[in-house]
Amino acid sequence: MEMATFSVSSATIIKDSLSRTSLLSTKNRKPLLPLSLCLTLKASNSTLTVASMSYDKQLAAAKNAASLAARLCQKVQKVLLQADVQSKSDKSPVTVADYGSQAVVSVVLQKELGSASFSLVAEEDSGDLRKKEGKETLRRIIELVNETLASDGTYGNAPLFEEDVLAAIDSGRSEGGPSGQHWVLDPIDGTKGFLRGDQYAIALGLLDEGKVVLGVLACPNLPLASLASHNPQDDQEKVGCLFYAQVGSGTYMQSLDGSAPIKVHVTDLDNPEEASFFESFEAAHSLHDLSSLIAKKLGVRAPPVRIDSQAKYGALSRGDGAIYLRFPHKGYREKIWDHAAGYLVVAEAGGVVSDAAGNPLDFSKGRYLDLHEGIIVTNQKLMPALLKAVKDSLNEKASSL
Ligand SMILES: Nc1ncnc2c1ncn2[C@@H]1O[C@H](COP(=O)(O)OS(=O)(=O)O)[C@@H](OP(=O)(O)O)[C@H]1O
Ligand SMILES: [Mg+2]
Ligand SMILES: [Mg+2]
Ligand SMILES: [Mg+2]
Repeated sequence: MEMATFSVSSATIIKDSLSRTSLLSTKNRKPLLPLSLCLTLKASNSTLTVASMSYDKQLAAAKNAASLAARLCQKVQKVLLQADVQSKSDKSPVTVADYGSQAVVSVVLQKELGSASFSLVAEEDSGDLRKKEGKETLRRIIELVNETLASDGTYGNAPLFEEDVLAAIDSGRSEGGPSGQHWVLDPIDGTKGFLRGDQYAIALGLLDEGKVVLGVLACPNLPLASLASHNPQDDQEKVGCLFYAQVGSGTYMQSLDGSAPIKVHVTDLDNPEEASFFESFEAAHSLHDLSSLIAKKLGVRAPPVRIDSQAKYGALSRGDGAIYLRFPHKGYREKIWDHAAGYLVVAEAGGVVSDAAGNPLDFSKGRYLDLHEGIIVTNQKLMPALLKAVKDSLNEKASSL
């Protein structure tokens, strides 16, 4: 890990509404860094020197890994969408893409950063692929992974064999936790969207001492222009976004084919009546009735925008919508790979992500998030009103049972 030092003439330590401490430049009130990531604070000659972690090298590797995995997924989705109806009901393409994407990310990260202390918390494992029925799927995955790595020119000199690919997939069995560094990966988030030809994301985050410090979201089908001006009829529309954020450095978006990055921000809207909100496409993943009640209490006029996957976090980080509501059915436990990357992409763009009670998300507890009820996301200005609407709606729902 590298260290970056920077100096400011005057700084204040602040605590925000979610009890996060940050170092704030007194001169322009710009947040400099979460305090947990400042290593030394030295004051001399009225200048404060701050040494902080820099994750530039990990970020470059993560962007490469997610972009290459996206290339693999796009290839599979293209074939899938051209297939006839009968073979579309066969779920194996998504399986091949899920495993293939996980293998590519694991291989690229280890080639770039070394494998000595590599730890990955990821959705898939090779259990089914090691069974006799998994052999044909495994053969297709190995082929696809090798083709994808070779297409980059950097990684493809020596082809990977069966055991290499299985090991790469299984490197994702880490339990994560509060100490050390752990990569967090959803190789395809929004598998249902992937099958429909809609939105999905390759979501890669990095935890350091239990905090998310990097977030990369590759969204191959997300339009580069705002969803607010999206025209589904326009087949010339440019799609394929890569969002990335490093803690303390803001959020950027570039096209998956490598345009210059632009800094993005959440909306600065403060009137909920003008806000639009995102929710899961799949009613099985989030209670649409509850979101609609919350939106009504807030006075939101626009209908919900339903899209799959963490593409919702990406879209929100650039102000396409103002609110994301996620209320899974009772008993569902959220996994860290469904939120880690998206969380940082939104937080670094100025947004707030919390559970339904306003508590910050805790990614340090292993593979699952312990949450109160659901996840809500919006900007700083709208959060107080949103929290109230959520509380009132949950009470109303409870008393009607
Ligand atoms: N029952 C239930 N409740 C809540 N959430 C669930 C549920 N089942 C699955 N999942 C997770 O939802 C992930 C897909 O993200 P979204 O819900 O945002 O997208 S979608 O619109 O529903 O496709 C999806 O991620 P992937 O499995 O990576 O696609 C799941 O982790
Ligand atoms: Mg997921
Ligand atoms: Mg997934
Ligand atoms: Mg899944």
